[in-house]
Amino acid sequence: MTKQNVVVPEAMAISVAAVANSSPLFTYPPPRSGFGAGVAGGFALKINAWVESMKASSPTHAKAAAALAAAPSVGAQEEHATWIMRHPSALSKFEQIISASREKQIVMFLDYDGTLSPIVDDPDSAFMSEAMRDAVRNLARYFPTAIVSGRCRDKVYKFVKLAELYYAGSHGMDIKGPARGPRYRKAKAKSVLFQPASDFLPMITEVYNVLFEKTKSTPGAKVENNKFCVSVHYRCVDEKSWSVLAEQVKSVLKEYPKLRLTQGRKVLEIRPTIKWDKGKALEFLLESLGFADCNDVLPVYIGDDRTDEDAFKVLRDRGQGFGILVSKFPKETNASYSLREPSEVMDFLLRLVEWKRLSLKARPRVSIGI
Ligand SMILES: O=P(O)(O)OC[C@H]1O[C@H](O[C@H]2O[C@H](CO)[C@@H](O)[C@H](O)[C@H]2O)[C@H](O)[C@@H](O)[C@@H]1O
Repeated sequence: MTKQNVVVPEAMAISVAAVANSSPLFTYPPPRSGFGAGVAGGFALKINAWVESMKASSPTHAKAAAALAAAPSVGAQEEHATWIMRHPSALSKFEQIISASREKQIVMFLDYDGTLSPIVDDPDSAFMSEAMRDAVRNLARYFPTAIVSGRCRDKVYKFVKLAELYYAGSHGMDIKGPARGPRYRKAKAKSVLFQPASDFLPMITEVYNVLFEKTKSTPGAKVENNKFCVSVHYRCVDEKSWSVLAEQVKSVLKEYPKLRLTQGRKVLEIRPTIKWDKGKALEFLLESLGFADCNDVLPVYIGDDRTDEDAFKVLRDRGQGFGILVSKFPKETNASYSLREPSEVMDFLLRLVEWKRLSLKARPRVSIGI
């Protein structure tokens, strides 16, 4: 990366400060479950606590989820009904969302795994359907659209294959504007390449190699190099071996105090201790698109994971736009709305496109504002 091709909104550059040892181990929803400790405290946590958190990390948690889906108890039904009242379906509240967008430019932010593609055992086989790709392609014709993923940017691009989108890989630590496609209003973002954790690249490569070797002895464990972060997957690891895997990861991480650990769906995520996440990436992209201090923008972020909560929280704190959580099960979230699964995400995107088409037809001379 040369200095010349980096375009960084000033405010953002200032806020990328190193915050070694200040970030929580598991950031979501831990206040309740007791993980409030900083990363140093996090590494000191007992392996049992790691394993408990690993168990709680995915709503797909096998048997319990299946049993709940098949025959939910009265308590579970009530809990679900209360949750849905607080986070109604974005499909059933579509009109409400649309009316909030009046006179505003909708900007779309989409997580990848579990949002555009279904969760599968093999991370290398998490393909999105052609129908979903068409929906996203059409969406980007009308609204600036960004993919915000924990995966490395090149890899998520290989799955999505749409050059007209913005991509924020490695949990937002690798942002690039579209290679081609519509020129959006004030779109200096087109030329953006922003990598706030580039100093960490050698360390992340080293940690990937060490973790790869170390976890080889745990059947089913998979280590994924996401360029500015590393994922240790345990979806295919027998639950009895989770504590062994946690020990292995912990023993490596204690040698790297400048890295921290967060958690996703059956995955431990190792990343630099810079104050940067999907929420910061969302703000960066809004700024790059020229919407920094505007009231005429409605950001909509759709995601399924703990790491997406950073973006939901930014929207909630700004009082602008909406977060939409993809989940079949009640979860503590800063999102306003919910969708149950990727197929519903696709329905929502299709409705947005259809609504925009019809409104442009009805007002042919009104600019679509992009
Ligand atoms: O931010 P995302 O785009 O949601 O990426 C988060 C992680 O997604 C991937 O792992 C998840 O999906 C896999 C495929 O369905 C699944 O096997 C795994 O259990 C999930 O955690 C990806 O492989 C990770 O690198 C991302 O960090």
